[in-house]
Amino acid sequence: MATTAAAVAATSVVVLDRGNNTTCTINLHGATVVSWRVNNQEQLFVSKLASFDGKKAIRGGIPFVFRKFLLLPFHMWMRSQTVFHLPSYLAQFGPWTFGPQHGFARITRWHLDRAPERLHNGDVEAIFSLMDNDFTRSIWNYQFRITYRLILREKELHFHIGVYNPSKDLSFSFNMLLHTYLKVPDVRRCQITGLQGCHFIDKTREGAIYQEGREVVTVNEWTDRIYQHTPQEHVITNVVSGRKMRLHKYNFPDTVIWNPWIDRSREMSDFGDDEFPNMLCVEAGNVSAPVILLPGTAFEASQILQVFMHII
Ligand SMILES: O=P(O)(O)OC[C@H]1O[C@@H](O)[C@H](O)[C@@H](O)[C@@H]1O
Repeated sequence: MATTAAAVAATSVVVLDRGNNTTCTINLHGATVVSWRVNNQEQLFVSKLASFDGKKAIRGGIPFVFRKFLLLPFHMWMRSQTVFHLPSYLAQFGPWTFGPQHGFARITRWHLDRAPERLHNGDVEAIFSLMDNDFTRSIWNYQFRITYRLILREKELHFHIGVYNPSKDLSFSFNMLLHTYLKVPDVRRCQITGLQGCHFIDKTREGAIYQEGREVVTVNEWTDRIYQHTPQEHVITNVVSGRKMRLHKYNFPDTVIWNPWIDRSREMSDFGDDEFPNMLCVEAGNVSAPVILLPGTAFEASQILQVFMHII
């Protein structure tokens, strides 16, 4: 790979190129994956109105959501608990500053630790990191280090995340989410497997909790659900070119399904009014409960996206 860390410092974009028109582009702003092409076919949705000003979060691709502890308003969080008790992390960590929606990681410039490098099997790897700095500490006053390793394979994209707490005495808690925007020809024709029997918090119904009865979930209206304790795998049908996408996850117990539909689309300045049929967010994460990291310990999670090359 020709890209060097010095060359990247001058730009904001890192490209992993596996050949055969299979590429992955990461914008250092938020380490946002802004494109994943398999045999020249784009798999991710990015809004035509997305902002690339280096300030706002990029609307689309795969933003990295970290530290949005209160994704759930408190009343929703309470309902999501089977037994109510004051969470120990509230008592232990005291007050915090409410930060930007969905946390600071997606609006901070990440560092490129390892420029794209071809592995012996032809796959291409790059490693990014984010450490606490003046900006992050102004929102959340903890030391941390996040490592984000991406591997581009022939028909797969692998994400490996490590979060480390270097402090000698302070624990911290966080939420994390890979906010994946899949590009789809018509969201109404997509089916999502792996959710049957799971409880979900319905953010379109003030956080009411329901249990999913359907074997496959379809999206035909404004949808904003946090499915809890989901299995490691989901298959999404009718993505680009009528193919299937497999999402495999490890240490991400929740799956968020989101589509803003018509009215909510109009409320977003960086999302076209007519774009909602062409995207579906299937987001693996730790959302309904925070991860608590003790001093000197690390947390790991991963995700694999895989395109099935046969049409259903
Ligand atoms: O506008 P944002 O911050 O990118 O969030 C988009 C959506 O992201 C989803 O993950 C949330 O469940 C939704 O509630 C939210 O509206």
